[in-house]
Amino acid sequence: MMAFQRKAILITYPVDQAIKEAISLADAAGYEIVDTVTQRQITRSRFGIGRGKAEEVKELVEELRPDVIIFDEVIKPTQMYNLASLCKVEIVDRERLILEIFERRASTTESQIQIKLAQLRYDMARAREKVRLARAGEQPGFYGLGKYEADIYFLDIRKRAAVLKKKLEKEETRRQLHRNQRTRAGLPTVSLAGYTSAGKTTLFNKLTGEAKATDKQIFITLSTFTRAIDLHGDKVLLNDTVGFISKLPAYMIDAFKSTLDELTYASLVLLVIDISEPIEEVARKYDSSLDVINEFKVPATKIIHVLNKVDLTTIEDAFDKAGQLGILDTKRVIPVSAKTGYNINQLKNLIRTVLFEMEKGEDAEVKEERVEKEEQG
Ligand SMILES: Nc1nc2c(ncn2[C@@H]2O[C@H](COP(=O)(O)OP(=O)(O)OP(=O)(O)O)[C@@H](O)[C@H]2O)c(=O)[nH]1
Ligand SMILES: [Mg+2]
Repeated sequence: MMAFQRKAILITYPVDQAIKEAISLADAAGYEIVDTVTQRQITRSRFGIGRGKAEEVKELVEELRPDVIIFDEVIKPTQMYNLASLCKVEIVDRERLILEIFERRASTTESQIQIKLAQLRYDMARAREKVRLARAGEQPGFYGLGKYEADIYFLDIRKRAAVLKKKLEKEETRRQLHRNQRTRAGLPTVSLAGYTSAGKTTLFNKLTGEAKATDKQIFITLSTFTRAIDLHGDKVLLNDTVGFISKLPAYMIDAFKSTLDELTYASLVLLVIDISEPIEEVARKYDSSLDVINEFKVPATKIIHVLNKVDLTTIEDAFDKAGQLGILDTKRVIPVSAKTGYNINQLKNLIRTVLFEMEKGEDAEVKEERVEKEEQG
């Protein structure tokens, strides 16, 4: 997939974390932020932001000619419509943005269907408002919808959702078979997981990029987000995932999980943590990451904690924070810098070691079982 970047002006809260996360989300959806406008509160005004701010945004649009305005919140369709009319440019709100990311990342038929369903739910929520406005005669022809057309539009969305749900059921059965085959193919799968902006893609590029430099043949692109890499002689499949995002609306959770489907058959999960952030942030993100991972029933023994961005802090600080998270007693913790390459080789070794121990563990289990059977028999 070629990175064709669209330009966007970002409207968000004047909080560093909010700005950082919004930029990272925009980036994942393929937008380059050309300017940021902050607003302390999303208001009930005509535009979702104050009149003055809206004028400011309008001027920026005229100057910078972005493709869209990203509104890092959920606003009412009328507000969206008003702001779009004022600035003469399309508005992408936070939910739409997240849906666009999922859409780009959906690699299986199932996740594609899940995402289409979520998109319909997004449209449905807005259709309700559109229909209400059309009925009340408040805004006849709003979004090009007359009174009767609105009913048809609404019905159409429901029909499409029903068709998709049927397709999804079929796909689930089919995939179950497929996954069994995939497990049998025998290559261990290592999945990167973690909060958005933790550095998964940077680490993915580092790990695959180095493999590429040493041997072109072993660098196989399976999809944009899965690659076979060589760990000093052992081949594994490495796959990047969509980052966990805070404030994910309930109706998107299925779509989100379907993009993380790889976690269910991962031999190993690299849980990437941005250890350079304040401990409260680190802890909050770590807890919500674990919640998600637990949903996929990944046992603790299959997790390597990658303390990333250690170049922005010290090794002592990284270990100190890991101690506070209560993960130091496992041996599967390693500070790295995906940016500078610090400890990347050690990480590869650790991946090999853990995979090897697991194999041995499984052999031991099989042996134990056999012994038990022999004793019984
Ligand atoms: N200083 C420093 N910055 C890093 C490191 N790793 C990643 N970054 C930066 O952190 C930001 C986010 O990195 P990504 O690799 O896109 O993060 P991600 O986890 O893939 O994020 P999502 O795809 O949104 O879930 C980028 O600006 C990176 O350059 C690191 O080791 N050190
Ligand atoms: Mg990424």
